[in-house]
Amino acid sequence: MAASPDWRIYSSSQQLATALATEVARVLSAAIKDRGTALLAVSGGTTPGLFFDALSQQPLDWKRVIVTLVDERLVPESSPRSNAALVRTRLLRGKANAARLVGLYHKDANAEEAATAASAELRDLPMPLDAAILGMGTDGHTASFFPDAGNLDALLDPDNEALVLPVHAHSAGEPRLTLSLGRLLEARFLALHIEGAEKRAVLENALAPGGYLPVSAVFAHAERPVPVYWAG
Ligand SMILES: O=C(O)[C@H](O)[C@@H](O)[C@H](O)[C@H](O)COP(=O)(O)O
Repeated sequence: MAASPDWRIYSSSQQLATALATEVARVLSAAIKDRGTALLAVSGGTTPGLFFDALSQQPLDWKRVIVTLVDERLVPESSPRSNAALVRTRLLRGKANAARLVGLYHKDANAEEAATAASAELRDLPMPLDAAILGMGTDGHTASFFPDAGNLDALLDPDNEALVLPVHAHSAGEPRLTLSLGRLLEARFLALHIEGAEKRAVLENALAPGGYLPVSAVFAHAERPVPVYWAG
């Protein structure tokens, strides 16, 4: 059954960051209460910085929070393109420093080997995810589901049992690692965070009848409305 987007519109990036951080903290706090631990997956790129700043200030029992990545570039944390490094510097600060980061990158491993190793590590975590926050590129990719990925069919197959998949796409720059669509859809709270008129138009086109981009698959297969946090 297709889920509709549930637009949450803010007049500034800061207001959006505060609202999204408040909602994610509420979800994580409920998870800690219910099962003693909370599992959050976040995206990288340029959009989530303010959200990370706001979330890091939320009063949570951070030592019970495990943070992982929706996707990662095949680069070490010393690279400015590392999503793990972004999470360490912007999210795991102050009290949030007590959270545990389980990244996807593995030194000296190619994308396939790293995906296998990361899948094994994630299998030991208390899946499903409590919260997953997706981003989106102007080409309609979300997570690392790039339109020109060689394995796009596998990436967009909601029944694929994999946890982490390797991605090779010319447009992505370096090889990538991504959580599978199925694991993202299982998240108790799944949201898309996009900003700017261009991304809004891309998403509206992707969700219009006949429109099809990788991000469309999230809405096509989600069983609940997916909140779209947007600021212009
Ligand atoms: O590592 C990444 O690049 C991501 O996790 C990716 O899916 C991101 O969300 C989009 O590419 C949007 O990126 P921007 O926020 O930089 O536009």
